[in-house]
Amino acid sequence: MRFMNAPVLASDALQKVAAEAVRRSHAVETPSRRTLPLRVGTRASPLALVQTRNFLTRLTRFCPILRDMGAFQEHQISTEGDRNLVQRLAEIGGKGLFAKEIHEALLAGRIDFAVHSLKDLETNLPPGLVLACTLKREDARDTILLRDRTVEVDPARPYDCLPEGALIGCASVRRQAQMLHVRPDLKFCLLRGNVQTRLDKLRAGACDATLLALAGLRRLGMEDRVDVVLEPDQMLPASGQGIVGVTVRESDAELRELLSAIEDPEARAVSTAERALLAELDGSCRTPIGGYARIEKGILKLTGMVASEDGTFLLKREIEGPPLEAARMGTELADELRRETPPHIFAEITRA
Ligand SMILES: NCc1[nH]cc(CCC(=O)O)c1CC(=O)O
Repeated sequence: MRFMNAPVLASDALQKVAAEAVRRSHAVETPSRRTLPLRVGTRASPLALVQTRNFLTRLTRFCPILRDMGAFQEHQISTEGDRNLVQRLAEIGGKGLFAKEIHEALLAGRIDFAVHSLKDLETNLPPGLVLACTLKREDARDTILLRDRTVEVDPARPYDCLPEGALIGCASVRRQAQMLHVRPDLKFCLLRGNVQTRLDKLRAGACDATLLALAGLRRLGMEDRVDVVLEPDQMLPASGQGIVGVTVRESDAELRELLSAIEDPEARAVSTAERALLAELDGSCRTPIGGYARIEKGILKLTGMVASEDGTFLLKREIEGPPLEAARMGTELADELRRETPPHIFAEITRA
């Protein structure tokens, strides 16, 4: 792709980047001449914008000349997931909704790459797109934010701080199921919108507490709003939570090369395991499913969870092995969870 009035230097800059990328890895694709700016697609929420800018910073640290040239153009894209704040994601069609318009822009060549929260990115990407890069994971844990911040919290029994019958504002069936499993008395109402909107609603009394990912709050500089951080054994995170991923066209060898040079291998391994698990169980977010992997002393440990929405059924299993076998482990663990889950649970949760 070349435009008449695009800067001539531009293609040279990218060639340098790609050459560096090639040196660091072992791929041998010769970079084609192309023009800048590189157009990066992102959602327009404050969190998405912070993540996108952090990513561009990471990229320009790898290749400073890109920054000097003003090599990026940000394209903010509004998605169905941003517009429809009334219904639960599960009801309006799941994860794909945060990315459909962005995928279309990428496939049509209106943007060159796109930055996503991996948690919101469906496991089956449209043909022609690939996940080219996974960035270092921010904290994967979930948190509780209370309306009444004066109550005592015992970290070992984090749910005890909620009063009998408390109303939890929460749009995630995964979080709801895990809380109900421990505290069947809790009530749930829908609380959607971006982080700031949810916090405003909480303060206004729409509910007694809400749950949010620590990663997002930290990136937004709002970590001090957190009352309780939940350990993964108290609230298993969602697949990909805390990881930012970058999609590109499969055919764009040059950008894929560049992006793979800056990816975090550990984030790649854990997200591969978590996403393989999710893909095998159910790609939508209609099902309460959790998946969380970490690498300890070179061994990848993956925990998976399936539950019923009301929390009466909740099953967790673990698998461990070499990080190179992340995908196989995800699939295997999913098969095990499925085998041990009463069929009516899946029948229930896959009904439209
Ligand atoms: N579904 C919205 C969403 N997508 C990613 C994050 C948080 C950041 C992350 O997980 O990387 C959030 C908000 C939340 O769940 O609190």
